[in-house]
Amino acid sequence: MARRRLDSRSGPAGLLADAQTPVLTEPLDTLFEITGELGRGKFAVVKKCVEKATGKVFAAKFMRKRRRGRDCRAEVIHEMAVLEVARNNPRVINLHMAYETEHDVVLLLEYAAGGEIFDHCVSDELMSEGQIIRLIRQTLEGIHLLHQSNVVHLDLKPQNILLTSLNPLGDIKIVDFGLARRLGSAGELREILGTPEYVAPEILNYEPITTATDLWSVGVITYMLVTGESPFADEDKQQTFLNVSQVNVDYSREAFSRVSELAVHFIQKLLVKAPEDRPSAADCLSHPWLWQQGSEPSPAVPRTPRSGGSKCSAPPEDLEDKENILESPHAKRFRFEEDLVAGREGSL
Ligand SMILES: Nc1ncnc2c1ncn2[C@@H]1O[C@H](COP(=O)(O)OP(=O)(O)OP(=O)(O)O)[C@@H](O)[C@H]1O
Repeated sequence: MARRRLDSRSGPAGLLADAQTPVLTEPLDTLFEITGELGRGKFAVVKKCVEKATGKVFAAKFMRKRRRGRDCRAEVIHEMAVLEVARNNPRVINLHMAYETEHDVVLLLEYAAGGEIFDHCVSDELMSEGQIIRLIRQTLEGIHLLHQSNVVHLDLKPQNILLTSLNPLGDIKIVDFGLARRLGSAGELREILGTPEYVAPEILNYEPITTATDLWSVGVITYMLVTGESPFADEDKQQTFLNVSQVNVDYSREAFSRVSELAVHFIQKLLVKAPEDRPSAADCLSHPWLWQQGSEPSPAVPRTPRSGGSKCSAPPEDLEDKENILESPHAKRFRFEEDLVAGREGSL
């Protein structure tokens, strides 16, 4: 079996240059049968495939090695390397192996059978608040672990949060690490651009990118799941960018009629122009909206058990989960309770 390791020595700031996953060069179709297309992006097609020997289903991401006439192997290697960094993160899709063909590198990924949470943002029947809470909590857990490894995703949107199953509604898996970057390795990051309606104000303003950029995206995703609307999308790109830079958001009662006041408060904390004023992922996990009675419990993410009190009114088993995830030395507790009192005195 032919194996090689992909590495590249150069690349823009924040790109990882060395992936450990062996890359097989024999034809993919000797071992796998391609059974259909799952999705496509600008430079990749994702296909469903079945391992002939085991019947196991995978998602094969075919990534072009040349894009716009340029050799882009460094970007492909980077995406593999980020998935390797996140290997123990249960909220990130798992990379099993890789193949190289004449034109593509093919990533054999864990298959997320439940599709994109985007489908639930545009459906006539939106998810219940309890279901949304569970999925946002899992998304934050995943982001928190990524941020602890100094990785920022930078392209979080409902199309990149998948579900392990649809019926019953499974757990989330974060995909598409093409724009992800490692912070602090090579100076400041500034100039990465994502999709207009999901882009954060600091990206539009060429200001430094930090972990807070991903938290903006969590605000957008939550808004979309709750209301079925994209908060900044408008008739054209210019108007969309203007809405983002002015943080022009509709918080009307009609838009939020089906959810609690706490949901609005949670989103308002995240859709804040100054990145330094946004709570971190760990802070967000303390927000009372995510622990209110009636929300669905998440299956536990493996963490070391720890006892201790908490400011939040969560069920005991969930409390333990949350306490452990807050162990990060960088976790700056956001005082949501005080803030909520102030919020209730004003109008949401
Ligand atoms: N592991 C997976 N299981 C099931 N479906 C998947 C999986 N990975 C990706 N998909 C589907 O394929 C789509 C495209 O995948 P992905 O976002 O990784 O490609 P991309 O080319 O990097 O996209 P973009 O150009 O938008 O950045 C996803 O939105 C999803 O619908």
